[in-house]
Amino acid sequence: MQKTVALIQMDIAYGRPEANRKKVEEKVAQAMEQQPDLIMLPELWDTGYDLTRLDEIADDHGQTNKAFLRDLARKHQVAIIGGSVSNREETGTYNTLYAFDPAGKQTGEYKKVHLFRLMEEEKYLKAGDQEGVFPWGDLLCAAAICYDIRFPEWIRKMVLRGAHVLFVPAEWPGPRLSHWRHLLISRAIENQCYVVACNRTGKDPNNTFAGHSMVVDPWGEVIAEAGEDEEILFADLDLSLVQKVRSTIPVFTDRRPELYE
Ligand SMILES: O=C(O)CCC(=O)C(=O)O
Repeated sequence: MQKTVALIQMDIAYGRPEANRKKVEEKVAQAMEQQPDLIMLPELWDTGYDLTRLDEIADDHGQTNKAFLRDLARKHQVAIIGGSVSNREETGTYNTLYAFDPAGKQTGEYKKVHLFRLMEEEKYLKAGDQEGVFPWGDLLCAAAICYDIRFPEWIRKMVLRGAHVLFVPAEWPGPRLSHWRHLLISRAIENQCYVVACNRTGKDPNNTFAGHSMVVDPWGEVIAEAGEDEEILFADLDLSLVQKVRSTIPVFTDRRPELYE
């Protein structure tokens, strides 16, 4: 099975959800010129890291962003991994990914589990505690958000549910670009799955972001990689490769969970 994905690597207007929605609308229309099967956005594409103003600008129960993403999916008949958005609920504000199918039906939701202290996320956001495993047509996928990729045990747990593709929206800063690349390649090799990772680019008052959105195949080859600037990155996934790699080196058969779980 072949699928084409489009990753929208974009700069984000700091704390301006309306401006960002307008930009996403334009970028999605542009991406659709190449008719991908799925479009993906970066982490917190609505507000950026304007965390101190989340009380004002976070989306109440993700309602506005969910309706926006649903309408985009329906209009363009394309699956959407809605990066993540700030989502205010009774228990706190979460960094939440929503996934939609081409009919506009919500297929997935994942709240970032590991909050990143270096950017003071734990002061302003609440951590999720649920796995992010959801369908994409006949396939199962998993989601991890940015810092989550430093926790291989969490990702393995989700891949063991049967995921063949791991989606990673991020706002990964430039100074640790080399960690970003190595961690994504490692997650792909050890889990023998596709890793589709969409980072933002540009700057906010505190950070410069790395770009370098990447698609890594289950053998660990980087099949597409963006530069530092805004770009729509396309990649063709050959999903039969997951099973081929898993049969060649049967890591999932050879695991000894009785020794380490
Ligand atoms: O782990 C890192 O170095 C970056 C993580 C990050 O920026 C985030 O989770 O937002």
